[in-house]
Amino acid sequence: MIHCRNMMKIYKLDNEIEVIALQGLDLDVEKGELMGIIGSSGSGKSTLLNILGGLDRPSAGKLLVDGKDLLRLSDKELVKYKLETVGFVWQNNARNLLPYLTAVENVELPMLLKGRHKRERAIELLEMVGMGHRKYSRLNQLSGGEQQRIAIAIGLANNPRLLLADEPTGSVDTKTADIILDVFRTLNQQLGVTIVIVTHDTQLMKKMDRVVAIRDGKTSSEILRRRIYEEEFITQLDESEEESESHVELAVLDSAGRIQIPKDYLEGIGMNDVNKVRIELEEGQIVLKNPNLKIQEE
Ligand SMILES: Nc1ncnc2c1ncn2[C@@H]1O[C@H](COP(=O)(O)OP(=O)(O)OP(=O)(O)O)[C@@H](O)[C@H]1O
Repeated sequence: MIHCRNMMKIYKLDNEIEVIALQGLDLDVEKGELMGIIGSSGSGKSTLLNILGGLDRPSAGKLLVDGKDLLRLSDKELVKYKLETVGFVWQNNARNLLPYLTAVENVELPMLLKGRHKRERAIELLEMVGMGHRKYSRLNQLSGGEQQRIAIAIGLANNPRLLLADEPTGSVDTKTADIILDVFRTLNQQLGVTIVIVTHDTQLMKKMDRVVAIRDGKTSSEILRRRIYEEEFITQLDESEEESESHVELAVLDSAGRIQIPKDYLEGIGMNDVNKVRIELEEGQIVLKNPNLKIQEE
């Protein structure tokens, strides 16, 4: 569904200063997958989501979504893409919902933009997200979690093939976050829609099969549920200690052979201020060492 290679996004500020928000990002998402994207603040998550949603254009690289080349779409094609291929769920409900309309009218609105108006389908979607009983409620009569579920129904109004959600559990408690994740799971299974969820929430992350971590505008690692990892790779994890872990983290190796080493690993071997490492092949393993270590040993 998504095939992204070496994608760059550079913002130009008024004073001619450039901000590199994405620098050579690689990402693959299969059709029908439900996956997460995590990363600290400023790592480029929203930039990526905006580009996937057709709200912004990449500066360079390759990006195919549902077979469409997002670097080459004309403005007209991009409008069609936004209406038909993707749906969006924002963290901020003011961006998802119109408070003076009822739940069902809110779901009908994107349908009207596409020139179709199907009350039955809108009600069906509200039922799918567990909000059928509140279809005629105005939004100020609903809780944050309920509004978020309606936002999901709105995102699905035009039957998109890809649903993008930016911090959908950002402003709700853990219990409500679980309910919302369950809604995404059900829709993923029932409709087969591909779902990409951006989150800060590490608890939410543990409930997904695959999560991609972004650091400094680049894909840094992939966190796979242990079962998926064992299905995908022949390697057996050998340490019983690791058995207790539900997920396995793999560093992403890009086409130029680059990987990002987690900061805490470097700090753990005293390499806070070092910008070079010794790299050695030892008994079939690639080992990175503190370059100062040898000197200390000698
Ligand atoms: N429209 C813009 N103009 C200029 N710089 C931008 C713009 N949007 C984002 N940036 C910059 O790009 C970088 C990535 O921002 P982005 O919003 O994608 O990060 P994020 O991971 O979503 O952060 P957060 O979790 O805080 O929302 C940041 O340095 C940000 O300041």
